[in-house]
Amino acid sequence: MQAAVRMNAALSALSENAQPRPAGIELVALSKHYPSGNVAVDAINLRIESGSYCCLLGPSGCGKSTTLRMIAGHETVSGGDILLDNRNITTLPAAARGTAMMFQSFALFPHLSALDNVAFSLKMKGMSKAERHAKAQDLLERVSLGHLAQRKPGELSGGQQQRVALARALITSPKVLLLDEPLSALDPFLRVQMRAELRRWQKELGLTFIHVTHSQEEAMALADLMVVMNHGVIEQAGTPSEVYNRPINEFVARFMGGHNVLDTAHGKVAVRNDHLRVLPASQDQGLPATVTDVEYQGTYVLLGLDARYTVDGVDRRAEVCAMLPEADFQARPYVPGEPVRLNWHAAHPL
Ligand SMILES: Nc1ncnc2c1ncn2[C@@H]1O[C@H](COP(=O)(O)OP(=O)(O)OP(=O)(O)O)[C@@H](O)[C@H]1O
Repeated sequence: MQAAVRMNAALSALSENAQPRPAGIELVALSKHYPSGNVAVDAINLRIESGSYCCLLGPSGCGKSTTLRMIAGHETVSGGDILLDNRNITTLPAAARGTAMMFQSFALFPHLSALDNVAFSLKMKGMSKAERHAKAQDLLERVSLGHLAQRKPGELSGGQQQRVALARALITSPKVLLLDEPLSALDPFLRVQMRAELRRWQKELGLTFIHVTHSQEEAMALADLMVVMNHGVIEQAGTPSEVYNRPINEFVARFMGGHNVLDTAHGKVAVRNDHLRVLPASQDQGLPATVTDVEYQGTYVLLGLDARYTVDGVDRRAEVCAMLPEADFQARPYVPGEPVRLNWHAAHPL
């Protein structure tokens, strides 16, 4: 508790004193083609508000890391522009952009102390030892790690290493912090804890964060702006609730999870798992289906179902999933093999 209070005070001090105003980022027809002919990013347009938390999300190979690396200046651009606060940074060297990168597994030097890790980029810039150590110590104090400055990364917990990585990224006073899968090296429990810290840091510092992840859950928990990518293009960008509740197409509905895509006489619709109603087969309304799987999840029970039905005389089949509150399931349990009917009280057209 005391550490949290210290951290809050430190972060306020950090945002007031050390950090420049956050910057908005704009990508204009940004593309990356590799010589092999591979199009990693295909003319994407995106506006990220100053001081917001943006998550780039998508399946493996969709182009999210390439996009982040182009913003960082670690990858050349094949076409289009990157603007930071309306300044074109497309061809600037990485160090001159006003961005800093925090990597997957933190990429800390194992043989250097936390202090020297944080001070490293200032050493590269030729700053004297006394001056860079003073700055690094100050930043470590501000993330509540001043007392561990002499420890090597191997002597720190995963969460402490993440704070060292944050301090190291912040020492160049960036306007935009770029995070490449920053939580993937942590175990699931710590990941959730550190996710909350990242969000708190971002709000306290008021910086623009752009965070690459392939976890829908992580993006939903963190993002002000969630950007779903696929095959080098942006499928949808919006707040987590916009994207979750109004997926723009079948890809987004399926990728976000928690939805069933069904063919109806009026076209394809997405129905949330918790909006699907399971009725006894004796009901003669709804889609006929068979229970294939019953999974107890604590507060709810997940039913796997095989629905077979006809639309305009054409046979259809869909494997769907229904989420039942535990009490409803206890009141009327279902078993695998049981025939049922399916109905829904809300559907989103695709
Ligand atoms: N140096 C390269 N040369 C050729 N193709 C590349 C190169 N680097 C990446 N690619 C290709 O570009 C596409 C996008 O890659 P990218 O790393 O941006 O995807 P990603 O969405 O971050 O995936 P992951 O989640 O697996 O990291 C992929 O098809 C990848 O194979």
